[in-house]
Amino acid sequence: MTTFRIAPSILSADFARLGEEVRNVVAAGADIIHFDVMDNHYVPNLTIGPLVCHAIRPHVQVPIDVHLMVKPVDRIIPDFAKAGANIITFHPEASEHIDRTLQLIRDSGCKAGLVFNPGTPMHYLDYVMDKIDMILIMSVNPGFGGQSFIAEALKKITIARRMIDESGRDILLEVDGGIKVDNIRAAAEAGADTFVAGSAIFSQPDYKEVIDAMRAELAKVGR
Ligand SMILES: O=C(CO)[C@@H](O)[C@H](O)COP(=O)(O)O
Ligand SMILES: [Fe+2]
Repeated sequence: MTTFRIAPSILSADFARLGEEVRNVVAAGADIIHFDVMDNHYVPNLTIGPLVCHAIRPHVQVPIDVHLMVKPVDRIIPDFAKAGANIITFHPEASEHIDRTLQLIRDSGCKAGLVFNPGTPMHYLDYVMDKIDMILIMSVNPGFGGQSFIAEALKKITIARRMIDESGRDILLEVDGGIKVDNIRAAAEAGADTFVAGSAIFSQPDYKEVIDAMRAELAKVGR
């Protein structure tokens, strides 16, 4: 059976109480902390960087999954590795040299992944599968939390699942954007195993209730 992982995006957490928020969401059952980095250049929003990653690191034992929405990509990678990131993903169109960026992430001791926007073709994966630890399919356009799930992303998840299975490698397939209790099962049936959810979790008073409800949906998945 597939191991499913829930990765709350702290973009929707209360930044004034971030340490407490990450502790609470892990206590509620989160498997991974999803950390959205936006630069007001690659995407039209500005969020958090390595200093904040370093600040939350002692508060949680689970992996920190850094989603870089920045351009250029390379110069910030060592800083995130030093700050305690475990997984670093980036958007291929934001890197001049995708293979080099993947290698840089791995050389810094982190797992590496590529992120695909709703309009980004999947062929960027063709010659780098051997350096990929995660594929992240965006089901919204990047830049903001709280947007609606774009159903077309399900097709891409299916394609990515096929590519992973054919590679025979251990690669996580994450979906990010608009994931809720009522659509997480469809994403899982399409092939995703790791689910980012920001507003669905942090907008509710009881994080455990939402995560439990998501797991109950995932338990119905037949793979
Ligand atoms: O990377 C992004 C947005 O660019 C995401 O990680 C969002 O933060 C997810 O938030 P919800 O769509 O779940 O509210
Ligand atoms: Fe994200």
